[in-house]
Amino acid sequence: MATATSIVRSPAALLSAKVSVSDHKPTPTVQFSRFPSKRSCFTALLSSLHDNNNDDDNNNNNVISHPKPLSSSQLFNSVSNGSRLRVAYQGVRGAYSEAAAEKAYPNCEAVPCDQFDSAFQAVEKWLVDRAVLPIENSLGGSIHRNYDLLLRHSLHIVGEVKLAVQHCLLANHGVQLEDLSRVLSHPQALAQCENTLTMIGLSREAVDDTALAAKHVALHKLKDTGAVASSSAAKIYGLNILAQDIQDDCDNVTRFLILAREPIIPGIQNPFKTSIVFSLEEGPGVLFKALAVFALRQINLTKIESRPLRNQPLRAADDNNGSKYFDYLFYVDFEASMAEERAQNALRHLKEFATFLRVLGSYPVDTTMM
Ligand SMILES: O=C(O)C(=O)C[C@]1(C(=O)O)C=C[C@@H](O)C=C1
Repeated sequence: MATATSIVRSPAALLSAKVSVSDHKPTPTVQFSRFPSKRSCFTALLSSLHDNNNDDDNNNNNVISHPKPLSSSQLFNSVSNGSRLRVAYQGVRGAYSEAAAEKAYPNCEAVPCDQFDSAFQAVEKWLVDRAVLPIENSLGGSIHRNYDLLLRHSLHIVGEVKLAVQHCLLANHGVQLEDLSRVLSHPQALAQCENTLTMIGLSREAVDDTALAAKHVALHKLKDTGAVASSSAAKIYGLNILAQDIQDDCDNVTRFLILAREPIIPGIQNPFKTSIVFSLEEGPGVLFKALAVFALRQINLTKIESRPLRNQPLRAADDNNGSKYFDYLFYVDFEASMAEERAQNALRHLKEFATFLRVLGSYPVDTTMM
C-alpha cells in the first residue's frame, strides 16, 4: 500500500492509489493555552479584538482589519496550474463520501483514504488539495472521530456539503433475502437501517465503509452475507440490489465538512456559518453564559456537540467530597459569518471567560437540502 513518503516522491502515480499515511511524524497534541500554537487568521483577528476594550456591538469606531484572503480556490474545480482539484475522502470507490466529494467539486479527482486521519494528513502533507469528511447524520447523529480530529489537526473548514443517503441491501447474484444471515457495513449505515435490519433478522458486522462492505461480499463471493451500501457500490462491485431505501427514515442526510490548509475569507453575500470549539472553567451556569453571547446578538446556533477533553485526567471536584467530574470541549456551529461584527463581538465576549477558543472555519451554508 502507498505510504506518505512514496506519495510525496511520486504524487501523480500514487494519487490514483489509496492513500495510507503510515510513516508520519506524531500529530501535534492539542495545546490548552488560550490559543493553539498555530494561529489562524481568525485567531489573530480575535486577539486584535481582545486588545480593544470597547465591547460595543454597534460602535463604528471599532475598526477591524480583516485578514487577507489566503485562498479562494475552494470555489473552483482546478488548482492554480489548471490541474484538477484533488479531494481526499475516507473509504473505497462507491462510498458515500466519494459522492460527497464529487458533489462538492464536480470535476475533482476523488482520492480514497483508508482512515479519516489519513485524509487529514493527506491535506496537511500537500498530497491533496481538500478533504471531504462526514460530521453528522440526520438519523445516526455525530461522527465523533471527526470532531476529535478537527482539533488534533490544524485544517480549516472551508465549506459543507449535504448528501441524501439512500441505502440498499446488496448481495451476490443468485442470493435471495432468505439466504442471508449477516450484513456488513459502516457502523453509521447500520445505525441508519437499525429497524429494517432488526425486522429482517440479520446480524450486523461493522467495516470501515459501506463500499468496502460491498467489495468484500463480492470479492469473497459470500452467499450468506449481504452489504448495506449505495446503488453505485452495487454497480462498481457487480452486486444485486435486494432492497432499496432501507434506511429507517426516507429523509436521511449526511453533512460533510470540506477541509483545506488555508481558511477562506468570510463573506456576507450568501448565508455563512461559523464553527468554533471552546472549553470553559467548571462552575454553575458557565455553559449558559457561553451560549448567551450568541443569544444576546440574535445569532442562531445550528449544532452543539460536547466531547471529553482527552488529555486531561479526571480531577477531584473542588468540594472534595470524593466525586469526580469530566472536562469537556464544546463544538458550536452558528449562523453568522466572521465578517459580521455581531459574530466578532460574540467571540470576543466568549473569549473573556473561555479557557480555550478556536475558530474552525467560517464558510458558506449548503442550502441545497433545506
Ligand atoms: O461508508 C461510507 O460510504 C461513508 O462514506 C461513510 C459514511 C459515514 O461515516 O457516515 C457516510 C455517509 C453515511 O452516513 C454512511 C457512512
